[in-house]
Amino acid sequence: MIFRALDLPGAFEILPERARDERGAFFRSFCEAEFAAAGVAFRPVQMSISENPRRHTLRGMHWQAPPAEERKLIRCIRGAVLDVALDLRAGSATRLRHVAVTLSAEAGNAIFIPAGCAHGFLTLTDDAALEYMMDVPFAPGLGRGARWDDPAFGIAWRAPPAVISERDATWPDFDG
Ligand SMILES: Cc1cn([C@H]2C[C@H](O)[C@@H](COP(=O)(O)OP(=O)(O)O[C@H]3O[C@H](C)C(=O)[C@H](O)[C@H]3O)O2)c(=O)[nH]c1=O
Repeated sequence: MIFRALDLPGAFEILPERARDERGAFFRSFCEAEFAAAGVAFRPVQMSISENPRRHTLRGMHWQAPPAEERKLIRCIRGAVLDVALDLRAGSATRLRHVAVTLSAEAGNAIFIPAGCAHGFLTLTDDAALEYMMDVPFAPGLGRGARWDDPAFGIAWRAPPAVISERDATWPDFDG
């Protein structure tokens, strides 16, 4: 696993190290010890899959409020997405800054998002699927959100959403 620091402290793109032979390839998709060696304490307790049949489906921007703030390792297992992490950490020098990484099943790359950041993605292909690993379980009552096109963030999505939930389309302007 190759950790590439992103322009948000504690956020990383993680690139695979494929072992290739005549059968194909094998690569490690998570390793607690390799994360620790990269300075990231991460012990997942829940995994989820997000399935998105249509291109330009947008989900986000979401986070869980304290005490359920989670760290996430997110990997695209089908198709490709533009994945966005947004810094909402109180006192952070990069607060309201976002980073965007194209994740694809073909590249085998992933993004690690630290606690206190919002997450969202726009699918770039039909039939895009993401696998999430989180270190805090889903806490329905502590889910929070902000709007994908909120002027407070200036996220360049490459395209407007063709598919988005009513909830995600109507989050109020961010007042944090
Ligand atoms: C997140 C989650 C949802 N659910 C249930 C709740 C609903 O009945 C259904 C869909 O939930 P929701 O509309 O919140 O799903 P997304 O809009 O994809 O939410 C996720 O999308 C953004 C981009 C994220 O980063 C988060 O992982 C998460 O907020 O799955 C669960 O049972 N467990 C879960 O962990």
